[in-house]
Order: sequence, then C-alpha cells, then structure tokens
Amino acid sequence: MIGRLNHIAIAVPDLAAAAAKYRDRLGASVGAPQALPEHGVSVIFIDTGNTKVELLEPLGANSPIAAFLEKNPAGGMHHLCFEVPDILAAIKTLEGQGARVLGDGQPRTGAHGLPVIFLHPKDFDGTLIELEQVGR
Ligand SMILES: C[C@H](C(=O)O)C(=O)SCCNC(=O)CCNC(=O)[C@H](O)C(C)(C)COP(=O)(O)OP(=O)(O)OC[C@H]1O[C@@H](n2cnc3c(N)ncnc32)[C@H](O)[C@@H]1OP(=O)(O)O
Ligand SMILES: [Co+2]
Repeated sequence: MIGRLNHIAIAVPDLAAAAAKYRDRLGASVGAPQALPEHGVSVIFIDTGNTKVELLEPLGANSPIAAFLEKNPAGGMHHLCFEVPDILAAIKTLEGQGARVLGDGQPRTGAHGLPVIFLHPKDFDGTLIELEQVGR
C-alpha cells in the first residue's frame, strides 16, 4: 500500500531557531515557513534529496502537537509520512483491519495541497503515521 517516505516530522519549540540550525550548521536546503491554522501548526520543509524533513511548531490554542511538546520540551520525532496512490482505499483497508484514523476519519488537505490522514500511534508501534495521496 505505502510508497515513498514523503517526510519525517520533528516537533520543535522554536521553528525559526530549528530552521536556522539546519541551514547554518547542517547546510540544509530550508524552505519558507508556512502557517497551517487548520492543522494547528506552522511548518518548514527541508529538502534532503531522497525525502524531506518537516519542522513543526504549535499554532493556536488547540494544537495537536501541544501535549507532545509538553512531554518533550526539547522537541522530538513526531511522525512519518508515506505516500499512497489512493487514500480512500487506504482508509477502507486500514479501518477494516481495526486501525484508527484520527480526527473525523476523512482526508484533509495537507501542507502540499494534497489529501492526508493520520493513524493512531498506538496502532503502529508508538509511531504516528501520516499518509498522503500523491500522483492521482
Ligand atoms: C499538515 C501537515 C502535513 O504534513 O501535511 C502535518 O503533518 S500536521 C501535523 C500535526 N497534526 C497531527 O499530528 C494530527 C494527528 N495527531 C493527533 O490527532 C494527535 O497528535 C494524537 C491523537 C496523535 C495525540 O494527541 P495528544 O498528544 O493530545 O493525545 P494524548 O496525550 O492522549 O496521546 C495519546 C498517546 O499517544 C502518544 N503520542 C502522542 N503523540 C505521539 C506521537 N507523535 N508519536 C508517538 N506517540 C504519540 C502519547 O504519548 C500518549 O501515550 P501514553 O498514553 O502512553 O502516554
Ligand atoms: Co506531516
């Protein structure tokens, strides 16, 4: 079902400081900040050639990453995003197997303007999984 690793996301307490570290210390190709109020985060993507790193900072009062950062105040690995060709088919298969699709269970438009869903970390070995429909 899954294809390429689209991105690895890291939750950070200070987006600008984290981006500067990747740019200035690691010489990475760092994108512009993007506010995604409908997702409760601000993001910066870093292109590493074979995949991307998504830096995440909470945005607004009900950010889904607020509790994570309270538990991990220095930041930490937050989710993996894999590409899928058909997200509705993926939801059907996964829900049929008892996996929990977060939120209302429907795809939402993600940072790349494409449909995304999230799967509960407790169903995938303590790792939050994002699926993004690419190439349809
Ligand atoms: C748009 C953009 C994009 O790329 O397109 C994005 O990525 S947006 C990225 C931000 N959006 C999202 O993450 C949306 C989906 N996420 C969510 O709905 C939520 O973050 C959540 C339900 C996974 C967790 O919410 P929460 O932390 O407030 O809830 P709880 O505190 O009850 O957490 C339940 C249990 O899951 C654990 N837990 C929480 N977050 C994570 C995580 N990222 N990785 C692994 N485990 C995690 C907690 O430690 C806890 O474990 P224990 O019980 O053992 O203590
Ligand atoms: Co993501």
